[in-house]
Amino acid sequence: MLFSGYTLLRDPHFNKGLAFTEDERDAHYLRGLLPPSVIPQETQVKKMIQHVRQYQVPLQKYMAMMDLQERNERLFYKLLIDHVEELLPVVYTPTVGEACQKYGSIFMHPQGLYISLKEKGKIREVLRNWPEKNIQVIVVTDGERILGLGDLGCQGMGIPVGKLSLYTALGGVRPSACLPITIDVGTNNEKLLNDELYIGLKQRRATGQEYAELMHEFMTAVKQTYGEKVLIQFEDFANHNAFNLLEKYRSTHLVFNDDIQGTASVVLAGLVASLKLVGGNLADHRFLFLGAGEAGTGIAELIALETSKQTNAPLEEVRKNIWLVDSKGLIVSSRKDSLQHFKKPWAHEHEPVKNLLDAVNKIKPTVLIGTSGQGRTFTKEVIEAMASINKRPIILSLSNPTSQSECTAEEAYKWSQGRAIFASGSPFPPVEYEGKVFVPGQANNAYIFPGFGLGLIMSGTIRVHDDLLLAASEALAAQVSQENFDKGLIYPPFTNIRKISAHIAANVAAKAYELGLATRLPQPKDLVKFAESCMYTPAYRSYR
Ligand SMILES: NC(=O)C1=CN([C@@H]2O[C@H](COP(=O)(O)OP(=O)(O)OC[C@H]3O[C@@H](n4cnc5c(N)ncnc54)[C@H](OP(=O)(O)O)[C@@H]3O)[C@@H](O)[C@H]2O)C=CC1
Ligand SMILES: CC(=O)C(=O)O
Ligand SMILES: [Mg+2]
Repeated sequence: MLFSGYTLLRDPHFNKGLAFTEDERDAHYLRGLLPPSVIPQETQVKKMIQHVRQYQVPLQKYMAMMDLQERNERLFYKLLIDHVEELLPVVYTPTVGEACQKYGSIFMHPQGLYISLKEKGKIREVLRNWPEKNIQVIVVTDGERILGLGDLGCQGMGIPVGKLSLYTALGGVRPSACLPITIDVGTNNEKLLNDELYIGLKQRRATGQEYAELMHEFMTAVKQTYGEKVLIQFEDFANHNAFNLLEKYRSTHLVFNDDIQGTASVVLAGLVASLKLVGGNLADHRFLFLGAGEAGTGIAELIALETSKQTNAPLEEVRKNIWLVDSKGLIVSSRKDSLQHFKKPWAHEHEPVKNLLDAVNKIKPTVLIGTSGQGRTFTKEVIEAMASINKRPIILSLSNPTSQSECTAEEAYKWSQGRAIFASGSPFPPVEYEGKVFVPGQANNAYIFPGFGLGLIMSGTIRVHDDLLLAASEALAAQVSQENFDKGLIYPPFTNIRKISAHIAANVAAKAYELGLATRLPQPKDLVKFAESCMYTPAYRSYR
């Protein structure tokens, strides 16, 4: 421990507040700096959850949590872990979205590392300014597509900060090993450019070579500073950069894109689990997406990959069961020449179809997935059409935050007369319909990335392979219990997330060893136990 006395009380990594014992107060010059009562961490947790609950406004709850994180990190994580279902919507979606929108006006303490165009040529120095040296995970954004809220520029920092707090709370990665980064190349958001409280560069976004050079300097500096095994998670980049960055760095760095790959893994798990409720194999189902960007095409590709493995049919063949609609209508072969490269594999033979309702009626999907970032696009007519085609339509409204969800849980159940199997990206409360209570699941990549990252880190894996995403997905699907299915859930509740993450980590690591990508040798015998033993716990340590 570096500090004592007054400075110790103001260091969030070591501060315990009133939990400092009598001996610690003597040994570390704390006498008189605290009131005389000694209060254990459990009691502090009880007090803090009451404190957070007293706020009615979600953003105030968020600010109370951020304030705690800045004051007493271990108490923050203990609180978050013990009340994960209640606090996830506060530190993560939907509230984190509003926090990013208002980041300039609620900004108190800087969190994470800001790398802007001003730091071009000096990124290694900037990384050296960060107080921690042993970094294992970086979540990086350039803020151009924050949830479904669009370009929030530098204020996107709330996302890497939130994602990394989940790496610790849900996946057990030490907080000191986590580094949130925002790359600021400007913003095209006029409102922010005209806001005197905007915290970022007041210029329009750099593109092309200027953008690529800054990102390349960043990627190189990260590897030089933290080594080959630092995990870089790309988050909430706009799709015109996201696919290129992933393609460019996947063979030289340990990277994955959460929106493309993490989301794919979590959705595949939910679909595999839902087969227990609807029957058949993946190959027996037909999938329709609203939204053909990162999430949509990422999920589509992983479904195709898994189906192809299960059936031995070529990828091109199984892709034909998967259809996507973008802002111009159904993706069909006549549009091929004008499509972005990530949409081309999905341009199947079909007459043009302009809107979603017509696409549902023509394609007759068994599964409808919303990845459009556009709220209320699964209309009554669309859900009714799904319900008329299927006994149990599977409907996933993945767009975040809640305002952008393609439909609400209530709408999905009501318009399908209680027959829909529904999950959403942001949480919805249980719904009562005709005397029955329906519990909607949360299809969010938060189930995957913490355990996935832990699995990579604990095995010293050096590259991400698609089979690792399949391994994560398989482990998650296996954690859905009969009790969950009985409630109509296709994901286990977040309450058990640390156990779930340990299983995901173990399955990912096992696959990495099998593929020869893991460098931590010898391979631990029991990978689940090993994952659990690697996990950070937020209980206070005693200071001598
Ligand atoms: N639940 C989860 O875990 C996750 C959820 N998401 C959510 O998914 C959403 C999309 O993210 P992402 O895929 O990265 O975004 P992209 O920008 O890459 O893709 C959005 C897609 O939606 C299409 N679209 C936009 N408006 C409409 C419309 N009115 N009708 C039909 N299609 C439309 C776009 O069409 P076009 O190509 O023609 O412009 C594009 O294909 C976001 O809200 C995000 O929060 C993302 C990742 C994880
Ligand atoms: C959940 C997530 O990653 C997103 O909405 O972008
Ligand atoms: Mg995201």
